[in-house]
Amino acid sequence: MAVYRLCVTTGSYLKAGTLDNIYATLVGTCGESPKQKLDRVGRDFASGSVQKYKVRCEAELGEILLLRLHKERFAFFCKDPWYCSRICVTAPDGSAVHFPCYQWIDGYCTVELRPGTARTICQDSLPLLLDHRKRELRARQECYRWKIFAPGFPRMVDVSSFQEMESDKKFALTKTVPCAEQDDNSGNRYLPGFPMKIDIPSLLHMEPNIRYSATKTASLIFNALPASFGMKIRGLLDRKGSWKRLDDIRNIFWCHKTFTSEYVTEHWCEDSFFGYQYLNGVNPVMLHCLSSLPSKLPVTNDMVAPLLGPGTCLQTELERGHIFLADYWILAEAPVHCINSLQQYVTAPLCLLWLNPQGVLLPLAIQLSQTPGPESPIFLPTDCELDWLLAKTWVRNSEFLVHENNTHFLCTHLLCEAFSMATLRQLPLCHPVYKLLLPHTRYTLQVNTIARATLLNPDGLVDKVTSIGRQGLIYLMSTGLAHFTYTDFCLPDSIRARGVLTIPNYHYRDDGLKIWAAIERFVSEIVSYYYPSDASVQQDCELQAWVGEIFAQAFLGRESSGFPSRLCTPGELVKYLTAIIFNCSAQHAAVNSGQHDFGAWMPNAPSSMRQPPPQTKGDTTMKSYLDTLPEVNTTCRNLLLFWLVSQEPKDQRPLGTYPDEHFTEEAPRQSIAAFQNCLAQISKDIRERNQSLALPYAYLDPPLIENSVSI
Ligand SMILES: CCCCC/C=C\C/C=C\C=C\[C@H](C/C=C\CCCC(=O)O)OO
Ligand SMILES: [Fe+2]
Repeated sequence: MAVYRLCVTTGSYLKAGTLDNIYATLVGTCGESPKQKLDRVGRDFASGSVQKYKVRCEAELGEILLLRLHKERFAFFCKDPWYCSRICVTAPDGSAVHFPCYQWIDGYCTVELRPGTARTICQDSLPLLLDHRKRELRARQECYRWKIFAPGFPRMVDVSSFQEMESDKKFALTKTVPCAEQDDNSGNRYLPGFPMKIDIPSLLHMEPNIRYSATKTASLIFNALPASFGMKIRGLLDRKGSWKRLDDIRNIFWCHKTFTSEYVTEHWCEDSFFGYQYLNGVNPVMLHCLSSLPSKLPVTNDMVAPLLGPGTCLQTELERGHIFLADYWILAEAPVHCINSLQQYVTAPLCLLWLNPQGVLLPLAIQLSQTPGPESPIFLPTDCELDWLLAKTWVRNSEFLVHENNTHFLCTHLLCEAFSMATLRQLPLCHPVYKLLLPHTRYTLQVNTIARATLLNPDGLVDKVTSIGRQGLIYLMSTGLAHFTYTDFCLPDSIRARGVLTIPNYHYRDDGLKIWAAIERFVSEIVSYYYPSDASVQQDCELQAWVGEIFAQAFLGRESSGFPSRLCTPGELVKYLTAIIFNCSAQHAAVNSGQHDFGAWMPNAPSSMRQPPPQTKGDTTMKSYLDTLPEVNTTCRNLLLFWLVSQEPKDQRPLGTYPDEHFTEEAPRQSIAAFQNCLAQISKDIRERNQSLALPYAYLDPPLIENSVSI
């Protein structure tokens, strides 16, 4: 008689426990155990419990290859989902084998787990294990299906398949890839108290393993309620018309002011702060160093001489690499729409900036269109104050549109959704890259589904608060994706390509490069442990299917993107994984966490403009300025979103924290520990640096960076 001891850990999530009957079968190289019920006196599988069971066999089973968990009905009770964290099996000789699970087991089914030792397909030879990999991936590909949201978008998760799964319908194995535009929008409707439509059905059926936990859901709701209730009872969500006075905007939030939001409110008019935001604001990716002026921006030295001062000239500053450009060309063809039945406006400005001898970045000239000429004057700091302020505000509106739609939602949320989908569909739980990336995909499919149900849906919040609306967003993101390259995606390459490697006070760059290097070192250790040669990378067909699916579904198979369609060396794999982890974590934190800080003072981030851009100088008044800014209800609806998405709801997992122990071998666990130490040192350096700053930059402080895109 051989006795195997099982130590079963149930997750601590709300309702993680189950009343269902759980049986186990051990499969070894020398046979398999009878299916045995895991049952002991008292409650089994309670939330947060760690319980021991025995599985008896006639003889020892040899090397344990699989652990089958059978979940079956208990008496007359309904099915009861179970979150199984992990199981440790101790053989009669005392040797222990860890089986990581970390997933919800819904309904009545059998789940097969492999030992935690990471294995690429090249390292498996037993037909039993090769077949297990295939069956696991087939089930994942039936569960997580691609769907087209709109032409030219990265593909997304098809949540309707979860509804089918829930209704236990037989899958249509040859499912066409439906387009959201063809979807029935009958579920998209107004709910009492909400200022926009919500696509309810898409929120009702989320697969348990990608769904927000109860804690996170509750936290998101409780983050929203006080702010929205406060605005609602003051009528701010429904009041149309212009703000009467700029100062009234200070009083939108009663108790949601932050040090930074107050700093922005005080300094937003200053040219130095306008320039600062290109380095350390929520959209720190726009600047390009110029060696010569583009013909579409005919700025002359006479125009800018007063600012440059006597000791230099525009040509000299260009030659010194002190002239930079923010070009909003992508907005030139953006469609506009109506808000509160009023036509809105958009423009595609060019903003020229100068790095002065004191290392301060200052706006030098603003042209409010891509076509120079008498109808598009070049605005200068020497113009009258309100003209110059209005020109800067138009640029801030363009910043809002490009940042929210492309830098933030497209380049982090949607791309990270595609990485998550390909990881779930192409890599089995035992694959080292699955173990490495899974923590960086946590809740991404969920948060994007919420965004598509409340923001990007017809008459959703984007239609209610932005000048380009949903159709404009679709245009902007599809155009943005067509021009987004692997160089843009990899921070060190992007910094170099934009010529901003030496700009002083560029904390986003400095902190970002440190974090990139820390991730790269961590990933290098993991990759070198599992991929000793070029051949090991090239022959891993699951890995190649993974990178190929990302290339096809996220980047639409475009060679011009420069993204890899296959990987040939461990070095290429390290760079690709580093970039993915960096963008899922640090890059999202950098472009997400400051939305309230920099947007609470609405003139600094107007979501829409109600008058056409000025074509002459000298006509701007405070009234015309206020009549250009968004109306009261538009302002407050957008600020509500900013407040809500600027703070990670509870159930957080900061960069580098991996409580789910998918890696069970010593080497990767040591690499994780080293990564955590490195991040701790970076955090220490950032906090030390921030002590000397008038406005601290903390968005890339590792404890404040979430592992994944989850808000
Ligand atoms: C005012 C009620 C809002 C309800 C939304 C609830 C949660 C938001 C869920 C996801 C939000 C994700 C955001 C999306 C960012 C930009 C989308 C485009 C917005 C725009 O163009 O204005 O990222 O954190
Ligand atoms: Fe976000």
